[in-house]
Amino acid sequence: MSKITRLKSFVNLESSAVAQQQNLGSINQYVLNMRQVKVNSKTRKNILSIDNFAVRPGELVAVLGPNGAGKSTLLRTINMLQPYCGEMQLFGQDVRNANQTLLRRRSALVFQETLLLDDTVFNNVARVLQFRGVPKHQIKHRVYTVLETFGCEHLAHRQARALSGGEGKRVCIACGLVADAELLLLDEPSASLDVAIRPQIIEKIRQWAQARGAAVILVSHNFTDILHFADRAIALFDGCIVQDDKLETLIRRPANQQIARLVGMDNIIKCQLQPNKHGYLIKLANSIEFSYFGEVKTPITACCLSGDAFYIDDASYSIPYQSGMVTIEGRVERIVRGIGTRTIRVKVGEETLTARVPRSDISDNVYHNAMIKLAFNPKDAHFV
Ligand SMILES: Nc1ncnc2c1ncn2[C@@H]1O[C@H](COP(=O)(O)OP(=O)(O)OP(=O)(O)O)[C@@H](O)[C@H]1O
Repeated sequence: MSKITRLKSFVNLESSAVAQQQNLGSINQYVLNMRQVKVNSKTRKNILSIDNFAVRPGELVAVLGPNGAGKSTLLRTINMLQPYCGEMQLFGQDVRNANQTLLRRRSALVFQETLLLDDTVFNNVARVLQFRGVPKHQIKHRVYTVLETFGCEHLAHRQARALSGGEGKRVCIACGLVADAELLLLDEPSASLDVAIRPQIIEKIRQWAQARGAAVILVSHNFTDILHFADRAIALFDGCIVQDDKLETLIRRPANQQIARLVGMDNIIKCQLQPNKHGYLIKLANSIEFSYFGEVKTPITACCLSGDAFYIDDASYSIPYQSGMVTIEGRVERIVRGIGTRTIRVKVGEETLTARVPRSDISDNVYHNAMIKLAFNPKDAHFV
């Protein structure tokens, strides 16, 4: 696909009938609704295989998945740049029967790669508005507003080809957002941005979208971005949505071990369970046993425990009493300093557990090779 063709995904040449189509869209419940959508190539089947995926106006959805899971293909399909079979509605209209140029004008895709025309930064951003028929007198103000928001007004008269990777990325974000699209598709928007500016840019995208009621589908490998950004997340593996949940649920209650690894679950411990009178007896690989009274969807093979589920029983901080707490003894292998927290790796039997605790909860008694006591509430365990 040529650079120009791709750029046309967020700019296009028709200007009439936009208002009419926008009015039609405003009564729709979903900005996107996909059913049984499949993407195949000559050489590969099911690059994407989506049973059901719908997004409401204003929703902020993150897409997680390992390399090659189909995340970019999903965004390209939604942006009508990818042939597919199945049913897809955008703004309540069946994509196959609608004017795709007009539909595409209501969404914007920021590509993983920096795609800018060989012109000044100002002209790159302005062209998005010109192609959408925005009156000339509004263009300058809107271009400078978006450039200023993303910290690149000083680049306005620079040639796009002379920008650094991070500058180029910010200008691409400005190009994607300037037209106030109702659906923003962002493919790794923070890649190549420096660590200091990354959270600000992600937050500004979120504010920009929320102020305009735009829905956003954000693809990112950066978990911090996702935590700051999204309310809902989908996990994509081999082209399929394996979990679609509130972000908090996906992090705390991942549907399987693959997702638990993807979201950085600190402890995924092999386990067996035996039903007993009141619930289950859980036997972890490191010989820890505890009773669990919640529901478990069998079969299960592992117990997930987030690092922040642990308490440290230390001279400076004793474990608050909670009925059924499980206490474990182990040897400290490593202490990693973080801002306000400590990550402590503790060898218990054959397993090493990872606990994340506030810095104030541990004293000098916790040091390399020290024997310490850890505790967790079985309610915080999750089984996959
Ligand atoms: N036209 C095609 N023909 C064959 N395979 C393809 C085609 N397009 C994409 N793929 C394959 O489909 C898979 C999904 O690609 P995609 O770029 O969507 O992954 P991704 O999740 O965005 O990956 P990453 O995180 O690395 O960016 C990859 O294995 C890719 O090689």
